[in-house]
Amino acid sequence: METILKLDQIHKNYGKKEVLKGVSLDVQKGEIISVLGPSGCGKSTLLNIIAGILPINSGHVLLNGVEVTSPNKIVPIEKRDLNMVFQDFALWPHMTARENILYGLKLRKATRQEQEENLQKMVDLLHLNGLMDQYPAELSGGQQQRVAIARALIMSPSIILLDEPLCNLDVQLRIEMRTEMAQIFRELKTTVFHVTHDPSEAFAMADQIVVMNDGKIDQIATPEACYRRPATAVVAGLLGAGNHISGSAGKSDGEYTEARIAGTQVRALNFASGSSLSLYFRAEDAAYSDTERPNSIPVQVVMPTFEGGIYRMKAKTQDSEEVTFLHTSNLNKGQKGYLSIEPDQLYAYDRTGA
Ligand SMILES: Nc1ncnc2c1ncn2[C@@H]1O[C@H](COP(=O)(O)OP(=O)(O)OP(=O)(O)O)[C@@H](O)[C@H]1O
Repeated sequence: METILKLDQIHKNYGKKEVLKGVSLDVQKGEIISVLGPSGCGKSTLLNIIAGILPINSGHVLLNGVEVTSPNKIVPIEKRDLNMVFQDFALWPHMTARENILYGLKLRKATRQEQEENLQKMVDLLHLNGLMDQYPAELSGGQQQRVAIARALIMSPSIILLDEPLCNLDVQLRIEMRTEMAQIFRELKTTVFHVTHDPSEAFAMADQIVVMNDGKIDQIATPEACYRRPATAVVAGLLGAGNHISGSAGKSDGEYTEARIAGTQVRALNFASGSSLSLYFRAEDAAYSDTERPNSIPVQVVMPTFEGGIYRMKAKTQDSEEVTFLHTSNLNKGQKGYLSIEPDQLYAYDRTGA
């Protein structure tokens, strides 16, 4: 394994406000890392530090083993062996697609032949045939995005930084582009540091997901591991576990706890150390039945919503906490039943503020 990027205990303040609180991370060659986190957690700040746009208060950034940022040093972005793809693509409007893509190679004084060969590779790879003489304003959002990626890739940098690269595209295009981008980066074995607030984008692209929360890293793991075993309540919430109910810790074997909640006791994956719990689960992991089943919670239907093919049910627990589940047929308001959830899909965290 070869470490391309190393972040070592990065602290960053804006005035008195500490927005990065000791972020450490290694990115290996050929790896696609997606940084995911709620708005304001510090993703863009971290990306801009890696790019050499922002200074830090303490810590070190190393690129290919060489320190590029420390509290009293910043190697500027143009001297770093990296390229960045911005949210708004940041293409030069007065240059054609060809001129945009070739800009860096020209600066590097690549020969005409080298430029043409590399350009052709990018055109083929990113399906840009017939578009090279057009200006950005004459290209669709998806085409502009491809040109921006080509402009970064043609330089063969050690690492590509992607800042919410798909957020300006419509939903369908976003789905197509994220799969295509992941495929291209894997094919070229490009090392990628990708920032997004969209979990499905991170799932589709990443080898490892880094979940940030309030200036810290909550979890670094494969997409599947983050999804199946979210290490904190914030990770669980971010990755779709929208239901949370209060409980208290019971007997635990370390991995699972027998949690007590209103009206019953359930087995849950244990990520807690204290006695007051918040139990998280996804709407799609809760199965409704009229009779009590293993690992189930008594609920009463509050409001059904038809979503075409499935009903999304709002219900309340015996503690009047609101939960949502999915059901194939309609249920009447006021109907009483049980939601059963597999212990592996029910996550117990320490209740904050308890
Ligand atoms: N120039 C600045 N001056 C002061 N505070 C800032 C500045 N830039 C960002 N912040 C604050 O730093 C924190 C982290 O911001 P950052 O933009 O890195 O978050 P983010 O995770 O990228 O959010 P988003 O997903 O909304 O883009 C936020 O609380 C933000 O308000």
